[in-house]
Amino acid sequence: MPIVAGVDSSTQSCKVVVRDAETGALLRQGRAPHPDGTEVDPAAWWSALGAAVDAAGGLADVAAVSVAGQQHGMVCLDEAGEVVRPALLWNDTRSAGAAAELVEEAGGGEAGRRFWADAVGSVPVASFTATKLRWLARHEPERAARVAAVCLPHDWLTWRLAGAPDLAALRTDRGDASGTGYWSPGTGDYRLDLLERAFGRRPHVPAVLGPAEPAGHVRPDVLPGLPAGGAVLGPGTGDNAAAALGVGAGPGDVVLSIGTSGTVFSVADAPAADPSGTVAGFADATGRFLPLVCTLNAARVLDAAAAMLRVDLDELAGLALAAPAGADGLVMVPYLEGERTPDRPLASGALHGLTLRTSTAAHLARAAVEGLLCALADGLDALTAQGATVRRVILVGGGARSVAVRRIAPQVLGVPVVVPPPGEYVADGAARQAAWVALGGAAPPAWSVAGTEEYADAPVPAVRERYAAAREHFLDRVDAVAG
Ligand SMILES: Nc1ncnc2c1ncn2[C@@H]1O[C@H](COP(=O)(O)OP(=O)(O)O)[C@@H](O)[C@H]1O
Ligand SMILES: O=C(CO)[C@@H](O)[C@H](O)COP(=O)(O)O
Repeated sequence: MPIVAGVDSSTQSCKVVVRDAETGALLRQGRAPHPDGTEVDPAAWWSALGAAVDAAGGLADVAAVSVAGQQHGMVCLDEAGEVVRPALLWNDTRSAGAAAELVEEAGGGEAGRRFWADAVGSVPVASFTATKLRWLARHEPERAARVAAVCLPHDWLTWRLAGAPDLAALRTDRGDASGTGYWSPGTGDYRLDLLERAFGRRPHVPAVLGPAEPAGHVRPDVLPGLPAGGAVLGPGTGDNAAAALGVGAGPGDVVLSIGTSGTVFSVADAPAADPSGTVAGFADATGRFLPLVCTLNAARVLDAAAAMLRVDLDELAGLALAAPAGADGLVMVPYLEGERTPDRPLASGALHGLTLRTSTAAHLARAAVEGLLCALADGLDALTAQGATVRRVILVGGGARSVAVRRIAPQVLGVPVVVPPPGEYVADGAARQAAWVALGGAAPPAWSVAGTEEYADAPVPAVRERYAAAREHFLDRVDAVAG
């Protein structure tokens, strides 16, 4: 019975799970932290992967490995395969001006946005790789001149696991390619003309693999603990597409992930093209599509609130549940890292409705939880406006470990949420993809998620109504720069 491994190289950490390919049973797991910051030397991901593999007891017995990773990050390589500069991550907003330029150059306003939505499924925002390449070309021309290839975090880790053979060996998948801004989910082809439009020329890009197409073999000597025979490498994918695989999202399922990013997405049979730019029309990891809304501010809003109140995350949840729904009118607009949806990269957060009554730790904790959930509820509305049906909402990500998030979510979203047991669903999705590669077949193996709990409560529309008024009032960051 083959054993497989899945990797989640996400913003805050690297997680590795080892599972039985046929049943999906969890055998071992490990994790290691990533450095903070919105630009990171990919070498740090490589050492974290080594540490996470080690913590998972090594991968010597695995037949296949797939890597899922944070989407969009710009990894630039020179002719020799060396990294040209630290990767700019999905949550680095310095390319906001470049995003605006790309829309303007395509006709500006509604026409410019429609051009991009039709071409690649998404309207450029600072998160997307194409805008980061434009920023690089404008601001660091000497480094830009050295770029021979551009790839994404999961592509780079997969390539390193294969021994970093040469640039021609770089591989990606539909899911992650769809977040670059120069690959079309609709046609399944690169738009190298748009890559050139953004960057000024056409560096090498990874070949895009099908959902269960192997990306090569692990080279056993590149990290301690790898299989001596060289396991098969799966194509990997972006972390949200992997989460969809990990929870087994099907028709009518909306996944709501509260990690560093907040994401709301569903698996669809047809590509999305939202000219407002709210819904990104990504591809998934099974050959279908993944319309998705992403906020920059999710679990870290909880971290920040807990730090302000000098409590831990469990105490924060207790405080939030001690305050009434709506926090007596205290509203947190949680733009702590600027915001992507709505597109407000220079914004800072705000607290509205402070009174003597609401100036308590419990009110602040409640406002933090409600604020991040309101932003995601707006995303859920946008997704349904694009045609998604909502049979159930599946809540995952580190933030789903908060009992306050789980209990307040149905009040804010207006629908019950189902919460799988705490786990690493992105790494699980990658492992399920690896199992698909190892076992073959037309679909991934049918793994089940046991122990899902449902949280239901009466909707409290007043929370969203007050948030909708409050979110229009914020200041730009004092350190805001959009290049
Ligand atoms: N018990 C908890 N309550 C609330 N949040 C939690 C808890 N445990 C972890 N988290 C949150 O999980 C976040 C990390 O989530 P994760 O999904 O692993 O992020 P990413 O995939 O972006 O690296 C942290 O910012 C932390 O706030
Ligand atoms: O940019 C997006 C989605 O478009 C983010 O969802 C990143 O993929 C990072 O994910 P996490 O590390 O927060 O899981």
